[in-house]
Amino acid sequence: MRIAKVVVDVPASQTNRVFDYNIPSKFAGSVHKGMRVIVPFGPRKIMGFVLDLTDESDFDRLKDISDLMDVTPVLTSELLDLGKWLSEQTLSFYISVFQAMLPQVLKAKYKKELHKLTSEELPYQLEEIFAFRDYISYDEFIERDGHHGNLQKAISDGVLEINYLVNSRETVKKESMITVNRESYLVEEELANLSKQAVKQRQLLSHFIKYPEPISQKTLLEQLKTTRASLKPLLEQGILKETKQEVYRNPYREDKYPETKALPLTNQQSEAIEPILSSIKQKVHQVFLLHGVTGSGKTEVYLQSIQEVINKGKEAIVLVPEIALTPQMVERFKGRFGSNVAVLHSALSAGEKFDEWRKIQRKQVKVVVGARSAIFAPFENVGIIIIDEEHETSYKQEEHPRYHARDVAIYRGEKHDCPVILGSATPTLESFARAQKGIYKLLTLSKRMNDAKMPKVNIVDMRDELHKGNRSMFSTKLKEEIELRLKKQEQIVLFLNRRGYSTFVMCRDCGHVIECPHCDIALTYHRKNERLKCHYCAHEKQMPSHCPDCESDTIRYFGTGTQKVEEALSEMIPEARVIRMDVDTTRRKGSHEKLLTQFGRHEADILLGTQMIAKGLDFGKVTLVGVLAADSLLHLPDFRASEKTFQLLTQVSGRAGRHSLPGEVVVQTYTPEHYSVQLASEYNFEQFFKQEMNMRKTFQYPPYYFLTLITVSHPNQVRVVEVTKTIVQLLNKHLSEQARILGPTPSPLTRVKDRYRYQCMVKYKNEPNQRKIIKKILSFYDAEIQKKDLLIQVDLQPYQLM
Ligand SMILES: Nc1ncnc2c1ncn2[C@@H]1O[C@H](COP(=O)(O)OP(=O)(O)OP(=O)(O)O)[C@@H](O)[C@H]1O
Ligand SMILES: [Zn+2]
Ligand SMILES: [Zn+2]
Repeated sequence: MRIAKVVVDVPASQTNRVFDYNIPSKFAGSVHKGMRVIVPFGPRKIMGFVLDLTDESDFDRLKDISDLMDVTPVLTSELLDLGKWLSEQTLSFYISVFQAMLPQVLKAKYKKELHKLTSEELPYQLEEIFAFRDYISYDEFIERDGHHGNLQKAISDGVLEINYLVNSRETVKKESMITVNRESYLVEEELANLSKQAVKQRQLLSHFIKYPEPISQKTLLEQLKTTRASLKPLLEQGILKETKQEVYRNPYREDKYPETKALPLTNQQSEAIEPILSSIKQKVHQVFLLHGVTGSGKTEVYLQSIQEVINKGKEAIVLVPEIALTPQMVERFKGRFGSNVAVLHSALSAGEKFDEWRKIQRKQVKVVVGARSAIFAPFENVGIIIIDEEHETSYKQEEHPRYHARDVAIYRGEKHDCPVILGSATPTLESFARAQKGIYKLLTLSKRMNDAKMPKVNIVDMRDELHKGNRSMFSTKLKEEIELRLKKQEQIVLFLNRRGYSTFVMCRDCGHVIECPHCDIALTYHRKNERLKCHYCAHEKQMPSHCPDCESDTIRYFGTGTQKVEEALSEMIPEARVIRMDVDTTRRKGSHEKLLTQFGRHEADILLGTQMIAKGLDFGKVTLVGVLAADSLLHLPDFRASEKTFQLLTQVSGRAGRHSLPGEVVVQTYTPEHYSVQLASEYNFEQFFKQEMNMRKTFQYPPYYFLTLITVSHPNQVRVVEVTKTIVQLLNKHLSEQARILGPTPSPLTRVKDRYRYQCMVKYKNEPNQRKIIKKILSFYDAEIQKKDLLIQVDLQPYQLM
């Protein structure tokens, strides 16, 4: 094959296709599908993916491929096909999709350099920056305030040119290895010749006489409690030799996880696993919805299904929501499958992620456990795909390409003729509706392990508390229950939705709320350094002492953040030992793990936290769960608000009474009559499903209707409204009569980072032409979009309606 079909790294409508490049003879036979190459494109050199090889081209005079970035393909041909499909599905550019499938470090970095083309001096202003060098980086030119006009003139005069370089950022970690470089009798001679004072060197040589095999320098120095200085003379004399060896950064060391064996399954578990195993054996694709209450042993069903897949010589992909990818979760997979497991977690460093990914690519592991993007694991013989907590919204990517991992899982499951398991105690309405229709096969685990009871849920009406004169954030009931658990030496989980939920600053005199000057949203108060921060654009400022509006000094922060709860807690029950887990206390790598280990060892009585403690935790001594403000999700401008509240309450309650001790839950709320609060407290998923489905039908939302959300943003408000109006008109004209087009309306977040945001929404049942129409609209605005002023976001499966 002489010609490569390449998708180039220019995300734009006109370049969203393959370009043909000639394979120069020096690369003949080395270019393969799925490899990254460097190609000339206009005046620059850029990265591209080889999609195909051919001998024919409709164009003559093709340019040559400049360089290869890979030795082996980074994308399998299945992933290339998946990418093409996904870019159609999500209306994303090919290049964005392929890049989303790869670890961050494989994204190319571009560098510009200015090269002198003359031996003469450059014009004064330029030579001042060049300082007689032949080339400088473009960044330096900008840093030194270089003038663009001068640059352009020099380029058109032919004395300068811009060169574009493509850099790879991937780094392979190398470790120093020390080896003996002499026959052993010679080493013994050297040892005999060494002076008595050279203690460390004597130890080093004795080590290698006893253990002649290569050893990592780090381990060697640690073992002998010495430093590089004592090693150096031996290296210089050539008695020892230093080599570099590629190693993986290994964030999850196998030896840390005790090995586990398959547990004898309960009757319910056996019934649930049977159809999965037969799908594996018969190699037929089927989607299973595993609806199992919290603590019913879903994970054991996953583990034993995976074992079957491994026995068949195949591979498994397991998706877990980011925040549930806790050390406990990793331990369960590593404990069962040891070094056969790769873990892909966003808390890993870019290098660690790259190494875990390479273990998958090199087929050195059989199982990957990871967050959303692990669905693109480059396995070629997939035998099962599992999505745990399938209701989690983090499976939907909220930037280009806007894909849902569930759709990708099902696509890959079909290609590999293997089962896909969606597991949850609170499945999404979409999935449960499909299971009822028989599109997915429903498997049910209705009982907890050892027949443990679901914890009793007490709903406390916080309005009553206020009337009784209790102004604190703890109801009398919750306070009593906490004290009781402390007395019995049991543990407590306290849950507060969202970090700094509504910790906004308000003037009590005039009601003025301090907002971000660039976004229409209240700033959040951070106590630690007395600062106000915007969570959308990172704008921050000092907490004012007086109201900027009325000068009153009664300006205060409102609402409850985890920090505030922690303070109130230590005032109320000073002897309680509290661990706080939120974004602030878990930012450092490994801190998440450390806090949970401490809690597991009962070094604290209370675990206080946000969303991140709602899932996956399995601690036997936890007998009380307190939900401080159940309403916080209920009032979001989102048609899924009730569903999310139901899910969250069920998940949090599920953390109590999981082993032998019985559990109890206290839910504090201002709307105790709301059906999602009521039904969650009864663990009545079926009734909730019925009721919520009725609502969705009445108000025409998924799963009865499909939604498309188009968000337009621009620094100029007039332009935003204009464009959104035009889009609505075009949609009205080209979509069918049945489609309902709502808008233009301002987005719930109307201004972010000084850009105005408007939206329109399409509700529809069947619009086969919709994608084509939207594509046309997008390419109509392409020029304006390329200038970066106008932004049009299309979400064909919106989860975030803000
Ligand atoms: N067959 C079994 N025999 C004995 N113990 C089991 C068995 N299956 C699971 N368990 C134990 O029961 C507990 C709960 O199981 P697991 O955590 O898998 O439930 P889950 O359904 O995944 O829960 P959640 O959805 O709340 O995370 C765990 O401690 C697990 O080790
Ligand atoms: Zn802001
Ligand atoms: Zn005021």
